[in-house]
Amino acid sequence: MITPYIYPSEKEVAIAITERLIHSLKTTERPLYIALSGGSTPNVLFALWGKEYAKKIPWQRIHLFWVDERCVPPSDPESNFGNMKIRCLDYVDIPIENIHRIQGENNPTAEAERYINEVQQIIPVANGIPQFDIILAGMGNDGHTSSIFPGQTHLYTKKQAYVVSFHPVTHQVRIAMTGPVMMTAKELIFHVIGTEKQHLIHAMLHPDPVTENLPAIFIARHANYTLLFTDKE
Ligand SMILES: O=C1O[C@H](COP(=O)(O)O)[C@@H](O)[C@H](O)[C@H]1O
Repeated sequence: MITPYIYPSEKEVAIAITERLIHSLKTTERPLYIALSGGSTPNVLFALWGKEYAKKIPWQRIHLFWVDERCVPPSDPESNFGNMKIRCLDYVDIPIENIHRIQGENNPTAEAERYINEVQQIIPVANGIPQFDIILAGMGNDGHTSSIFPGQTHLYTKKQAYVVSFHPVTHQVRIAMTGPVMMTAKELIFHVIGTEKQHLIHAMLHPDPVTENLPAIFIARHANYTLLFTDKE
């Protein structure tokens, strides 16, 4: 089952996700392990964290990881890490050792291996799979999530926690968290905004044979605990 949380505006969606995160931090004294997505949707959220919530979030108790990365350096406008950094990390007091980025500038195969090891050393496991406290996931206009694109169904069940993947149209090389890790998270929060994605948001809540195998919809519906934060019904 997917629990939807619907708000009137993009900013209110971002505030609601942030308040939920702060509430989760209050329920425990240990650090929270959070994996972030990229693309354009979370930019409002990251800017909120870097401005209004810079001092309200206990950053020293958060370890940040990434769901996926484009294989470019952090200075590239395509970099998921770089986009988060310029909106948030440059303004908040987070220990450097709590930032676990995918190094998109490195050799993709070697970097996927290195990142798997980093994740395995820090993230607790459940049934042999790394279990993040919160994964913030996005959904592209084509129904992709992480960098798992339509048709890449083998990544729904791939044993490796991260793989090298490719954008099917641009052929951009990516590093992507695979389906089992996404589905094992304690909370898999889909953050999806906008009129263009309205039919996919509807499909996530009411799947049909045409959409049920799209990556975001399949993973959302087969995950341990999925929440959908959106501005559309
Ligand atoms: O390429 C990516 O796309 C998805 C969705 O991005 P958006 O621009 O439609 O918000 C994102 O979740 C993923 O992290 C990113 O690499």
